[in-house]
Amino acid sequence: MTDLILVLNAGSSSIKFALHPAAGSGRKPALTGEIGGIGTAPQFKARNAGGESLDTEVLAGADATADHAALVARLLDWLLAGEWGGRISAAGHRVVHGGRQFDGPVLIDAKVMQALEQLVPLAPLHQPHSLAAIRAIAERLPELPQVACFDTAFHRTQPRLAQLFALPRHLSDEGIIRYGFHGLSYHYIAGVLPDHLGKRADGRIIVAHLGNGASMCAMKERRSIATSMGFTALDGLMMGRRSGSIDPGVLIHLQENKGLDVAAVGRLLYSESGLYGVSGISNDMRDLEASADPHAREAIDLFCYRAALELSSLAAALEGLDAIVFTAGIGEHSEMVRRLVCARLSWLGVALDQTANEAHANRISTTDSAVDVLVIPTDEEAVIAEAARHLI
Ligand SMILES: Nc1ncnc2c1ncn2[C@@H]1O[C@H](COP(=O)(O)OP(=O)(O)O)[C@@H](O)[C@H]1O
Ligand SMILES: CC(=O)OP(=O)(O)O
Ligand SMILES: [Mg+2]
Repeated sequence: MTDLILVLNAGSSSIKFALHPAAGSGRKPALTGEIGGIGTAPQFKARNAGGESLDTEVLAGADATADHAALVARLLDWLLAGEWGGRISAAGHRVVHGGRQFDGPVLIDAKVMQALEQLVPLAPLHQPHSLAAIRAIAERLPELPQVACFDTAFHRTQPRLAQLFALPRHLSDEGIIRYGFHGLSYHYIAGVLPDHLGKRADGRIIVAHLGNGASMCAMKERRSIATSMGFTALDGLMMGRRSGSIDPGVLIHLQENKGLDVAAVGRLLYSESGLYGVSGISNDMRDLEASADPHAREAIDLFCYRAALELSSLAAALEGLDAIVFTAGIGEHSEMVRRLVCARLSWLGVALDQTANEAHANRISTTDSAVDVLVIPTDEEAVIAEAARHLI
């Protein structure tokens, strides 16, 4: 019987999962799937090694409103009851915040868990879900080795200036710096870039990870040199329910003059803003694209405008631009968002091939575009599985 690594990736609107062979990197996962649309219309999907659908279910009743922890418990029931042609011998998790302490994957023990708990306030939409999943597995399979892989780790190589806020020095010294997130996704893209760009892969690349959470990463020699998210996953781009960068004076005003306390400001920035707040309809790009409501269109336009601005700022950090990569839920699937973002980037030499874009082709720029524009599906689960293989 082969040994399998159970991979869990708790995102803000999804739980992605996979069973990867524990030996032989590069081999296909025995199972992949996700519970998507958490908070709107949750749907469970699972596919076998051949990519064929095993199960697709719209979650109804109590499951429709269940939180991440309840959905992880349900997923574990399903996974442990199934026959996957192997035995689960380890688990690997995406953990969003590793702080300053963790710059690479670690085997989880009580001390690591304690350190990760302390980072919960810095990633309230993510860290609790990952830790709940780790605990749920430890309860059912106490002997199973578990590995944590961090979204922040990929960015730890950034130059000091890219990490600093213009705050008093003692605050930077105690760790109030820009960490950056979506690092497992950027790590995956950095790994496959040579397959798409050859030698140009080591040039000046901006990867746009546009999902429910959204960020961008500027890479040189396939290492992170700047990113749009900061101390928390609130900074930078407009997102599903998060505001992204905002004048900090607004937060002072809301507390001083509008009676909002800290918890209310937190809810506003993490859950009530972004596509959801501007449209008043949904955080899901699919719903907004399908809607005729002008507020939906304004939310999409603002999302794309802000993405183009952030991308341009990262191009300045790179001092030029050779390629853009779109990835994650929106980046991989929304022809409209890619079109609207790229339309604002012609001054950088970006020319989109509209037919290729509509076909979701791998290369969506014209042959004479000065900047290559690619669509590459990300695979955070593969990065986690590889890290777990190395550690165990
Ligand atoms: N076909 C599609 N067209 C437009 N947007 C899509 C499509 N499929 C998925 N999305 C968007 O992708 C988002 C989820 O992206 P994903 O990367 O899975 O999110 P996360 O990991 O942050 O939970 C959804 O909220 C939805 O807006
Ligand atoms: C860090 C973050 O925002 O993650 P996600 O996109 O999965 O919500
Ligand atoms: Mg995600």
